[in-house]
Amino acid sequence: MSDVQQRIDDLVKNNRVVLFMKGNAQFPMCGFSGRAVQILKACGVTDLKTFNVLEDEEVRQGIKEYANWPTIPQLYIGGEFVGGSDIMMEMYESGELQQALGGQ
Ligand SMILES: N[C@@H](CCC(=O)N[C@@H](CS)C(=O)NCC(=O)O)C(=O)O
Ligand code: FES
Repeated sequence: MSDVQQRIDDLVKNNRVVLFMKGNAQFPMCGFSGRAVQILKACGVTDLKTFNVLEDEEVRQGIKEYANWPTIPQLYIGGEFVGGSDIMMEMYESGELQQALGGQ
């Protein structure tokens, strides 16, 4: 595994809920990332770890390879890739996301 893939792997395995996004939870820099944060807030997540890909070009590109998913945001729960903002919204509406988050 390359250095950046290893860094991403450590991050998602050492934090329960990780969102790779543009900006941060307080100041999202893109509507898709903002929507992802809002969905997680609506689920009552209190232990969200965000990573701002705009501050790390290597991770911005590496994360696309890591999950074989071409866009940001990307959500991971318990080390597993969940999806981008569209998938998060679908899973929120069906209740699956709340369930994946442990019924918070
Ligand atoms: N439909 C996508 C929207 C995300 C998206 O299109 N992201 C683009 C624009 S922010 C992206 O990550 N482009 C590659 C890049 O900026 O590196 C989703 O469900 O999350
Ligand atoms: S930064 Fe332009 S669509 Fe996300």
